[in-house]
Amino acid sequence: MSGHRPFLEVSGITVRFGGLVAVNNLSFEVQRGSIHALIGPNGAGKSTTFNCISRYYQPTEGRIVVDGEDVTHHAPTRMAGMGIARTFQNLELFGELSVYENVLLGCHSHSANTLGRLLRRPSGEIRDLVDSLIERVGLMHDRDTRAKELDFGHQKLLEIARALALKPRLLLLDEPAAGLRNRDIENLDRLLTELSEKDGITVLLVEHVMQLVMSISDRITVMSFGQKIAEGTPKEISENPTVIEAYLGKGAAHV
Ligand SMILES: Nc1ncnc2c1ncn2[C@@H]1O[C@H](COP(=O)(O)OP(=O)(O)OP(=O)(O)O)[C@@H](O)[C@H]1O
Repeated sequence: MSGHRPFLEVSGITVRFGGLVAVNNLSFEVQRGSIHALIGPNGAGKSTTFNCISRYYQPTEGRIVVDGEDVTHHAPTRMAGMGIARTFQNLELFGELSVYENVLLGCHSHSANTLGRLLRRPSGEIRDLVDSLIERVGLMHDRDTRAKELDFGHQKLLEIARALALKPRLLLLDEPAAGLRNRDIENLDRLLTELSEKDGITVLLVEHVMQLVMSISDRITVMSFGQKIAEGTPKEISENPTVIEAYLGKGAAHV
């Protein structure tokens, strides 16, 4: 039975900021090992939902369950221990540190070492893990380059490598393709598909780049004005009149 249980269950969450209802009674489920995208026009409430799942925001109402465990009131620091890793819309890397050191720091939560010791004397096992992750995201030629010297696309791949250092079961990606060139988007497409299919990692992403969303997602949840307006496969979503109207209506309002 439990094998069929979704890995992530968001049930009726509402988030209010003063008088503004940013997320309104939102429910959706993410199946284990799948790639699930959360899309919608600007201001729809996607990042707010994401921040609730990674526990940076507290929903006013509703429940968030990860692998059967109610995490609605967990502190954000507990999420790493549960195998939940996230990346940020605005990158949070250590610019002065190398690619290698940035990924190494991602190992902190499951290494018994203090940060200082981890940087000075990582075990052979940890060094191998870090190198394998750098290889995985295709950054080996930049292993010793300082993060701030990488171009934006490579910095985003580095953030994913660092998130993978946590050995996550659920990877939350906030706009991973924003600002990337086509070639980088193709690399990201391949990497995320592999993480889901080969490693069984569950991926939830917020993304505006439809080329990526439509190519990699098993399911898509569409939000508009804080509410879920549609859910389905990429094909169903791209043909859904309510979704098309939400996007066009928004575009028209800006013309
Ligand atoms: N900390 C906050 N305090 C007050 N209002 C907020 C806060 N965070 C978000 N909001 C508001 O909540 C609404 C939803 O914002 P949110 O960032 O979740 O949307 P989004 O779908 O992620 O948009 P985008 O695609 O532009 O990132 C917006 O009206 C936003 O201004």
